Amino acid sequence: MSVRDRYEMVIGLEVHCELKTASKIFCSCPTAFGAEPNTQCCPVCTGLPGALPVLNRQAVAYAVKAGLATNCRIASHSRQDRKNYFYPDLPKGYQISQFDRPLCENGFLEIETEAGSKRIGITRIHIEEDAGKLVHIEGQGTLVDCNRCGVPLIEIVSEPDLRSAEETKAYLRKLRAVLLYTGVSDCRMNEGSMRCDVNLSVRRRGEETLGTRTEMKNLNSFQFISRAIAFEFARQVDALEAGEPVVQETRRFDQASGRTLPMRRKEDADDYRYFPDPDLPPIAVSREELDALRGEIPALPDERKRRYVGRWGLTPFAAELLTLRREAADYFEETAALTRFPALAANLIQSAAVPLLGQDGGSIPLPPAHMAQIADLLGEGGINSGTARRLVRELWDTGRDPLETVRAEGLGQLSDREALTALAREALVELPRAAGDYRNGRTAALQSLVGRVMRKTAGRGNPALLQEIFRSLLG
Ligand SMILES: Nc1ncnc2c1ncn2[C@@H]1O[C@H](COP(=O)(O)OP(=O)(O)OP(=O)(O)O)[C@@H](O)[C@H]1O
Ligand SMILES: [Mg+2]
Ligand SMILES: [Mg+2]
Repeated sequence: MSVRDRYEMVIGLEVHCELKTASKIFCSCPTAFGAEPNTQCCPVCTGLPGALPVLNRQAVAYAVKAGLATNCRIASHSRQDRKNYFYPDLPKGYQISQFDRPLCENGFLEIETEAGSKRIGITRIHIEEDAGKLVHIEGQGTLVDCNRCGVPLIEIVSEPDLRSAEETKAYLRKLRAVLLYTGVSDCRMNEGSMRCDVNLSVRRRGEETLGTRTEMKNLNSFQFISRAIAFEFARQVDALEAGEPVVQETRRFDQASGRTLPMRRKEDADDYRYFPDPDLPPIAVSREELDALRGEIPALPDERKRRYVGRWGLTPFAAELLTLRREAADYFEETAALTRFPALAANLIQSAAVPLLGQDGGSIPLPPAHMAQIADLLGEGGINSGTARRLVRELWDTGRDPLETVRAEGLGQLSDREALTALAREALVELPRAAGDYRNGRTAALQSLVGRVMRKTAGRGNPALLQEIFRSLLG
């Protein structure tokens, strides 16, 4: 056991999501992404003296929906506060946010990893305005683009309940799915409409009290999140082991070196001199309004997940993956009604179809009836799983019939024991090292032997039968 294994990491996330309103939170400027710099701003969002904010009610409605979808309690009265700090992308000198009376509190999300399911607490969700953007131009200096000033955001703050990069990513995927289902945000990490700050501390395993956290700001891809967490965990453990304290501070992740570097000592809430914004009344949400918004929330991933496990025998993990994308889940439901092997169909959709959709999703062009046929062929042993995935890829948007394709192209699974045994004997002669390895107890060597016969059969061999044949030949 290495020194680092004696520590555990503790992670809490702050996630900022832009709400999908057409106009900004306190003025009527548009929120469209990618416009010419400084063409979507006015005296209100750039904070000119005398300009007065008026709250966009749609932002509240979206934030309430986000709160309901994450099991939060919604405050009937909440307040908007000024968070004062100086930064060149914040022309007002303060950000309108919510401090001690946020709109939503005390929620949770259920995540699913291969280790099982776990509840992650959501401390609060509050609304606030976004800041502008600084554009650094090599050799010329820094320019300010105010188009983003005043775009409505929710900040979703989790409890420090996460214990690994795996859990962190599962939580972010789940949060993104829930917000997409609910239709309140695009959640595009690459366009900055979903941004994640990772707070991380370490402590010796078994200890109760939390260590000192550092905050890594604006990690905008899953890959950076994993790398930043791994680096920061090791850095903090090494510091403690060397007898140095961890300092509470904001750090940034440097992609090139894979390191986290200090940005600034963490301000305390005191430093922001929060106080209620005198230009804005408290936000009231009536019971009727709450009920109406609740009625607009569709069946969420967890509800579907439970159905898939109960009705179609999927594992919770497989069901979780499928329900993360609404189009994939809808597609699965149509397919499941047409096949005798829904669990196989689920696996095919997840492993072969979803990756072909890419980042932004969209719908699967292969008709559900064809997906169902492929799953049936696979379940009955007519084709093997490699062929099944290949059919999904090759028939994708062609409209061709799977059964006929298998017949016409001779893709049927080879399950003739005698023929396969002959090929297996050849493989043993060709790969004496693998055969020796297997006999010496390295069972993984079986894979390369099976793989060799697969190549001989153009991918059509029956892998389970081949394993059995090799086992008996190598007895
Ligand atoms: N010891 C700790 N280790 C890891 N995470 C922690 C620890 N203490 C708090 N956290 C997490 O840090 C986050 C704190 O976010 P919060 O928005 O409340 O405050 P902040 O970061 O001080 O404020 P700001 O919004 O100005 O960045 C939460 O997600 C919380 O779970
Ligand atoms: Mg925060
Ligand atoms: Mg923070």
